[in-house]
Amino acid sequence: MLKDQVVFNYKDIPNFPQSTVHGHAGRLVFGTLKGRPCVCMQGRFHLYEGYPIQKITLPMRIFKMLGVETVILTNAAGGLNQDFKVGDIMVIKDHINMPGFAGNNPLVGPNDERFGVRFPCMSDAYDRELQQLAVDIGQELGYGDFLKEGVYCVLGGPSFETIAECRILHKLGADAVGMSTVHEVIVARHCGMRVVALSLITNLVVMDYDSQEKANHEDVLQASKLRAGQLERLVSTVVTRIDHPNSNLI
Ligand SMILES: O=P(O)(O)O[C@H]1O[C@H](CO)[C@@H](O)[C@H]1O
Ligand SMILES: Nc1nc2[nH]cnc2c(=O)[nH]1
Repeated sequence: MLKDQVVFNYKDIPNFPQSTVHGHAGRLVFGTLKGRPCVCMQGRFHLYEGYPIQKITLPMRIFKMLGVETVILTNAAGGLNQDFKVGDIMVIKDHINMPGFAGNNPLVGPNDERFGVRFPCMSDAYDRELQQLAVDIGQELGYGDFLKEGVYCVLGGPSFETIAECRILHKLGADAVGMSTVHEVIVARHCGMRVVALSLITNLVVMDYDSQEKANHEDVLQASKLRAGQLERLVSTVVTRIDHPNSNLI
């Protein structure tokens, strides 16, 4: 929990997108965590809400201009990896930008040189030191049994995946699937912010035609609540152990 909070509702910030997803509060919270300045988004934006991809990622550029140096992203995701269980926390080591395969990338259009280069590298999208820090802290906190590492694949949503789609994503090397995060990571990396990202596995995707399981948002919200406290502890401990003096975004 941040100290000395100053809260802005998204609706009061000019040109800021509005959260439309059930369970996303739509507030920007500034404050300090053990003396470290932070800004938290309570609710992020998704392609399926109908926003242009540049609008979804606008907050990243605002944070860059505010002096943020490190971005910590969390999401809810469906588990593709057969070793994953509901409630696992996956430290993201890489991503597959599926909308990007079809040209839907937040950096499409004229490049704004004030933020970064035309063709940014993404093989170092997820900061290796911060990944290790998250894993080490997870172990220290006793999360070893449910702490995993893996590749996150983003799709546009809002429909959940078919069985055939899940099978393909699994074959492609994705460990978890969701509808967020990757666009923000691309824009954050373009402008030189460091990124660490965590997926909470809220459901296991259906890969078997005999299964009676059906993905649904209520289960996602329910499973998120179960680990909310532990995830918050992991994130806040990472923030307090990042070794630079400037701000952090959660
Ligand atoms: O917004 P995040 O945490 O990624 O949540 C995931 O869960 C929602 C679907 O239940 C989608 O928004 C999907 O992206
Ligand atoms: N695309 C997708 N997003 C999710 N978010 C939480 N679970 C899932 C899932 O199974 N698929």
